[in-house]
Amino acid sequence: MYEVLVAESFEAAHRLVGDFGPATRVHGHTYRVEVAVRGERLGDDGTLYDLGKLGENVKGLAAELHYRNLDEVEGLAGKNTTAEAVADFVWERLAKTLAGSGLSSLTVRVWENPNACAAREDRLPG
Ligand SMILES: Nc1nc2c(c(=O)[nH]1)N=C([C@H](O)[C@H](O)COP(=O)(O)OP(=O)(O)OP(=O)(O)O)CN2
Ligand SMILES: [Zn+2]
Repeated sequence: MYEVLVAESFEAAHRLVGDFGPATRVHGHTYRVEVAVRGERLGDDGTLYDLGKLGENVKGLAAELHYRNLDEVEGLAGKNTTAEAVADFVWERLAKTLAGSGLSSLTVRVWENPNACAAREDRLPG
């Protein structure tokens, strides 16, 4: 099994609903998004997937979220904007881009700060 991984950061605001103490008030994070794809076979060019192409896709998603209130972003609005929800948002968007690439799985890990993250790891559709 091979893996390639890229990462990007963005700044965003949000508030949580529930038993989250001060985090129920609007506050911000410097989010770091790590994206890893995995697969069994390398292409003829010796790569699993072009790091540059994956990096551009992740950079584009980070730019969409940069300096936004996540609670107002289409696709997140109406949800509790946990790191898990942000990981889902990024996962679903990238899975569409990666469909048919031959990759077997995609992991999106979202760090809210250097010590805490949530991740979604799932197989990519055929
Ligand atoms: N499973 C999850 N738990 C929590 C999430 C989350 O996304 N998934 N998010 C939060 C809040 O966003 C919160 O801002 C982070 O809170 P916490 O880690 O407790 O506090 P910080 O490290 O940001 O700041 P402190 O100064 O250390 O309180 C909570 N839980
Ligand atoms: Zn928060």
